[in-house]
Amino acid sequence: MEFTKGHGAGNDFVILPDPDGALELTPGLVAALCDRRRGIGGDGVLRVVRAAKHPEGAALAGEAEWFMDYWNADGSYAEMCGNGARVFVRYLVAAGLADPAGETLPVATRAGVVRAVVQGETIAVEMRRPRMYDTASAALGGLTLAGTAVDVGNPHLVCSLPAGLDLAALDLTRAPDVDPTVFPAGVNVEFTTPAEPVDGTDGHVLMRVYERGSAETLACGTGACAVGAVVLRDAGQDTGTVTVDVPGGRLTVTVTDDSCWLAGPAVLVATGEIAPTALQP
Ligand SMILES: N[C@@H](CCC[C@H](N)C(=O)O)C(=O)O
Repeated sequence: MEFTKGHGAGNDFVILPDPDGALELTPGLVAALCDRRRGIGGDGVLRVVRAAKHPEGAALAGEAEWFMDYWNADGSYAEMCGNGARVFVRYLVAAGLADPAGETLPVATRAGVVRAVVQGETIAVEMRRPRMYDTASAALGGLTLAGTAVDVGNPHLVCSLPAGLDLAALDLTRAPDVDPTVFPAGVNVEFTTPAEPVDGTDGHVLMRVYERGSAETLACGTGACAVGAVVLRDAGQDTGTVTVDVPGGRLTVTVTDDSCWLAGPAVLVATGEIAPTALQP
């Protein structure tokens, strides 16, 4: 089985080319591939399949040639992955499966069609506008933090830390506790604090994230979009640009009247062959 390994700001993926949808991808195989000791290692898997050849992509096949079949490291799948979409497009272009010269490159996902623009080392992807729909809290390490529930195609809870709490000191080795009635399908939880030293722009924050299905990751693109929307709301703005620094690098989020752009690095680092029989469940 061929694979490519790539990442977007340290959010890393095992990419599986499967144009005709012939691969039997199971939760066990995904988890084994993402195992950092016994497999390739990754926060998730991106299967590259023609939209027409995938049951969930077929309805979008007229609008996009390729479907991003995204799976979390634990073998669950998610509706959307912002960094995954950017890395997916990097792969399509590198493999000669898509032309970056076009105005925007459509990609089908479980959350609908997103559109990407390749700008050298940066790939920007246009997703739906984040929708803030509730308030909730996250409990971890004896702390209870208030947050905003945000839908970016997948679910997020954005908790802005009260003054005096150190983002770096949060224990994200286990999942924060959240109210399952607010998040029946689980949730990605983002923690933010203003960037220091204050650099003169309001829209600049630091973020850490505990991802549903993948644990703490170095970056989460949809999470950055959720954070961007909350930062703008708190500044009394509907639209604008927010810089989100994550442990793996920098993401830029631009919220417009009807969409949200996520921009940042997208890198392919290796290509190889896996012997699936050698992967341990
Ligand atoms: N890292 C991703 C989000 C991946 C999906 C997430 N873990 C979920 O289950 O919703 C991103 O860059 O958006």
